[in-house]
Amino acid sequence: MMKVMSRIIPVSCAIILKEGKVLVAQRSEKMALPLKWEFPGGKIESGESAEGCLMREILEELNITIQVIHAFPVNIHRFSKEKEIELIPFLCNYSGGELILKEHHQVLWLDVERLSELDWSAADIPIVKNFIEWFSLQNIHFIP
Ligand SMILES: Nc1nc2c([nH]c(=O)n2[C@H]2C[C@H](O)[C@@H](COP(=O)(O)OP(=O)(O)OP(=O)(O)O)O2)c(=O)[nH]1
Repeated sequence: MMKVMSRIIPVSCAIILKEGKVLVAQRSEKMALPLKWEFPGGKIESGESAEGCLMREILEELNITIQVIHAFPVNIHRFSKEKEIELIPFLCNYSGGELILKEHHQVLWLDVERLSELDWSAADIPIVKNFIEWFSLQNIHFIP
């Protein structure tokens, strides 16, 4: 029997920080995974770096510029037999521009403590968990 092979789709996503809050985005009804929450970003095009893709997508989707700080561990998630993505998260700083929604249903600047309240895309769940852990370690040296 023929085995149907699906190609893993690489997707970059941005965890954008501004004044201690994180930008989270809700996918529109018309997108795949309607109304699920995600970190904004998109599919990496051929010849493009993960970081280059991210800066392009964030400008296209949200009209803002970002500074990519560093990469977090990727998560490979299989949604179905045909669809598997490699989600590559980057910590980013908001750098400039007025936020204008081009694709998403809504966006929020959320406190890190509230990230787990959202209905995330399944592919994001380990990424959200990693980020919360990383964030909680950032201030550890300031504890008396
Ligand atoms: N951008 C982004 N996509 C995510 C996340 N989590 C997750 O499962 N995805 C999925 C949703 C989509 O199936 C895929 C990304 O596709 P997309 O539709 O957002 O990206 P795109 O604009 O480049 O795609 P296209 O519609 O132009 O083909 O990855 C996430 O946190 N951010």
